[in-house]
Amino acid sequence: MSQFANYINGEWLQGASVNKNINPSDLSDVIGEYAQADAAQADIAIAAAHAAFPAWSTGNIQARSDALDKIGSEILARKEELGRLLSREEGKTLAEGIGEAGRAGNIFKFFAAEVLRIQGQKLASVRPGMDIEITREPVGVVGIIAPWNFPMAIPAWKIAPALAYGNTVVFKPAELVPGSAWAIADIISRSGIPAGVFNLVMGRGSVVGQRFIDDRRVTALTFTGSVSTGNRVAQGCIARMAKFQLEMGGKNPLVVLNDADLNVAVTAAVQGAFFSTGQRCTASSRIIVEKDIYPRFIEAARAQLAGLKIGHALSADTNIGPVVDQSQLDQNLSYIEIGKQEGASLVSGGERIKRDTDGFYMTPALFADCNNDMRISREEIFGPVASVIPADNYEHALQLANDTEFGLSSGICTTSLKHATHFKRHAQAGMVMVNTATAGVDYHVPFGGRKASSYGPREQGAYAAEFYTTVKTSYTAA
Ligand SMILES: NC(=O)C1=CN([C@@H]2O[C@H](COP(=O)(O)OP(=O)(O)OC[C@H]3O[C@@H](n4cnc5c(N)ncnc54)[C@H](OP(=O)(O)O)[C@@H]3O)[C@@H](O)[C@H]2O)C=CC1
Ligand SMILES: O=C(O)CCC(=O)C(=O)O
Repeated sequence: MSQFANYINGEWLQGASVNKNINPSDLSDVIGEYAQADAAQADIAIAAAHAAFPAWSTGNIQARSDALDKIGSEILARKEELGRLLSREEGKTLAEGIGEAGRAGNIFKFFAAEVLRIQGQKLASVRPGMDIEITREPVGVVGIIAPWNFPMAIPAWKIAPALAYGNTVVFKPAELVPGSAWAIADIISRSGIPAGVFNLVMGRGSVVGQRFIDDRRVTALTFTGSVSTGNRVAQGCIARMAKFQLEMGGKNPLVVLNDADLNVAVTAAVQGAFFSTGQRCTASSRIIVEKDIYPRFIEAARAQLAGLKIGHALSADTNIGPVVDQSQLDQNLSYIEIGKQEGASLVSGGERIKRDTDGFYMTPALFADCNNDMRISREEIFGPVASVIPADNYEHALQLANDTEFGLSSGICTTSLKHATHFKRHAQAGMVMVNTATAGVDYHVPFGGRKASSYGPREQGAYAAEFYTTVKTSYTAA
């Protein structure tokens, strides 16, 4: 059995215990045993990041840029192998896993270039003989708490900007996906980044994550995951006035108008709702369909779903892999029962199925005749389950789309420029999609939402500077 250690202060350290990493497509396949830090080891990592900060934050930006570029190049060169590991431990298909590994590589390369573009401003003063400079400085030690559903892209879009802007990092991946995190740490350990600047601290959220929340040396905390853990992070950070950023749930609407291209709409809905096994905060879990196209939409969606192959994530012909673990599967299946009890019509799927290997397989579930008040239309399920909600007209569809506590991504399928333009302006979401799925984003532009989906500055792209730097205004009297 391969054993994988934590990377702390430039050394590989065994943990207090180990965590078995199991393949959700085949429960007999143990990927490896990964170190689990206790609170004392988390403290050592925080101390190392704290000690490394002064030199790293004031160090040569060419060296910083070169290191990030080297990390990105290695990830890209090895994206097939890394994508395979990702799919093996998380369960998304091999094509999705390789795509995500490539995205992670590109993110490091993007921020390698951003290092050289850190900007300030020089302004005239209202007082004679005074100079004003506005500069950005790194925040300090950044604590990263990442989820399991994007095991490489999300850590990359937090680690790369943190390092690029001169911060040091303590990184806690989700327990379900330590393999991808370890592979990234291994690559970072060979990049020339000094000891202590980046630390991998695998371990339990309630132990390691909680240390990051509570320790005053962790000056900023970036989190992606559930709303309940996000609340805990927020309260802990507020209590000691630490900077924080949260990316949490979604209940993303995809509006389909009567004038939509049916094929475009059904493909956007099926891919957005069910690809990556629906385990995306951007998934199209509410499909709001105008009434004239409604019957044709349901039939075409049912036909497209019937053609999808559910199976082992690493099989070449699989369209949808397994659910990530038993508790997520139980949660999904319990929502199938809730939907039936609420009076929704199960058009397709929603069943636990068996395959050649023992994994967490279920068929993607499409509920029709839903309304927006049902629990299946309001609560984030985080699995391959979607509600179709009929709408009277565009205005009604927009009102339904915005009637949610979340506001991450929102989409519309239409051939009307007027409605597309109106929707882009009035959708209450951080990201709006026209004639494409609500999920699937570029790596160089802002990512994030409104309402209960997100808190704090946007992630990704040049906008990441808002979280990973702090602004200083300097006055110099002549
Ligand atoms: N919007 C999104 O991108 C995501 C949303 N979710 C939602 O969350 C639900 C549950 O998924 P889950 O993975 O358990 O999400 P969590 O919010 O529990 O986990 C996200 C991260 O937070 C860590 N964590 C857990 N408890 C604490 C704590 N007390 N203090 C600090 N960190 C903590 C986890 O560590 P550990 O893994 O060790 O528990 C993990 O690294 C899903 O069903 C889904 O609805 C989940 C993942 C992503
Ligand atoms: O849709 C995407 O490409 C990103 C989604 C995501 O980051 C998430 O589900 O957490």
